[in-house]
Amino acid sequence: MAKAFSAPGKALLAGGYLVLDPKYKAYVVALSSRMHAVVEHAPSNESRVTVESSQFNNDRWSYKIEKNGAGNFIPVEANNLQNPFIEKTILNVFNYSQPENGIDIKISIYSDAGYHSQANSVVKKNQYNSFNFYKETVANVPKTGLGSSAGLVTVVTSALLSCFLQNFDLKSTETQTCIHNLAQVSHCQAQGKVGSGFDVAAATFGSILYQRFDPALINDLPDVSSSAEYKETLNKLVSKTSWKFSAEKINLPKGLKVVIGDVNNGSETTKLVAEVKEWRAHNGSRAKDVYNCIDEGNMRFIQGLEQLNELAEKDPESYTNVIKSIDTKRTVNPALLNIITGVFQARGNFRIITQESGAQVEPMAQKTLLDSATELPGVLTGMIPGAGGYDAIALITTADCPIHELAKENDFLANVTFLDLKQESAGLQEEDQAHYTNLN
Ligand SMILES: Nc1ncnc2c1ncn2[C@@H]1O[C@H](COP(=O)(O)OP(=O)(O)O)[C@@H](O)[C@H]1O
Ligand SMILES: C[C@@](O)(CCOP(=O)(O)OP(=O)(O)O)CC(=O)O
Repeated sequence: MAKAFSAPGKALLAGGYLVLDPKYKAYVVALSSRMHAVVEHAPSNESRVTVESSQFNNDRWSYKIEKNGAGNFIPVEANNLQNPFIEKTILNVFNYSQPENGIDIKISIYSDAGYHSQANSVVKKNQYNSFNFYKETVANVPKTGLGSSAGLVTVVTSALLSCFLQNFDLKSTETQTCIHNLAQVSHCQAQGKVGSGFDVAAATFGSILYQRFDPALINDLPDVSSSAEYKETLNKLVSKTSWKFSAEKINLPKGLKVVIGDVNNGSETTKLVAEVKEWRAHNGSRAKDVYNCIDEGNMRFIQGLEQLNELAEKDPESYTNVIKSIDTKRTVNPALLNIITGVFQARGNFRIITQESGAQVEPMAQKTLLDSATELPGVLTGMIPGAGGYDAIALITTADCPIHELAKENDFLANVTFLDLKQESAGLQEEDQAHYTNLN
């Protein structure tokens, strides 16, 4: 019987760069663009995993699972096609599960529209889902930055584990932790670096306040190509080690929404991160002060959001008026002021980093764009999400702020494409496998 899973995309609204250090918290919203995997399996003489992503010119990767000299499971693609995210996910789930018998697994991937530019695509849909189909392989379609690879690794990890684990139960903390830990390992190996992991955490747990795990957990794994210890160490790491990360559930306050505006697809996160790290390493105490000022701003922003959530609960009538006051641009509500001034403080300090490090985290063009956008009625605040750069802006607006209309009326928004997304609290979830058939 086939099973299906989906996981959300993300935007990091507060905590970019700081989240690489376990001492700082990040505010991560999960978004309604989801990655999906439908899986079925059957016994077989030898083990194979075929992954199909039909939306992208019928992309298909077919792996035979072999054992190497060290006794570890290694997926080998039949036509030498590369998809490191899929390959590392298969490698780790097999070495974790260590199946004794052969198994033939077939996975179909579907991704919602928000992850990629929709140019040059056609929509195919059924009663439940609607997906964009392209004439290009996935790596050639421009991305919007919602974390397609993290979503992919998380749903494929779930799909594969569901074939092996007797007590697989997405609702149990044990299963969720197992999926999260394995997905972090695979995602880092595929990227060739240990990032903060906020994207995989959001794909698994949904909207969260996130503090990272110690990167040594993953860096210290032995080499799968030569070490007979790999399987054992991976098992201990995934199921018997406390990762000491934190992923506390959060929700944007009622009556507010997050709006992601795609500006450009040019900035390279890896390069920006390297430049900021270099600046931090050479500017000891100054960098510490700047980071702490950003953190102070972030914490005020988060506190403001919490205060709004509390007011919504305690006094819904006053709350409605507070949300309405966003339209006037003259609010004096302390929660709203915490949000506005907190973001302002973080942004100002990111511009210091931009100036001193040369990393274009909040470049002048983005500053001007955000300054103008946050003046619009119904817009509470705005920031450069994630690593920043020229890629995108994020705005927090009232739920009924007509952002598409405002974009038509204001020339400074001419180059911004607002994505049709909303904040979502749910992380990884099981879906009905029948919802992916008869797309046309
Ligand atoms: N729908 C999909 N089907 C198959 N592979 C995908 C899909 N979406 C993303 N990927 C994989 O993830 C890669 C993009 O990952 P990455 O560069 O980290 O971008 P992102 O920031 O969106 O995660 C693609 O080149 C491909 O290997
Ligand atoms: C700088 C960072 O803290 C945030 C980067 O966030 P993005 O959302 O820009 O990430 P990508 O999906 O990899 O492009 C690095 C990190 O946390 O790993």
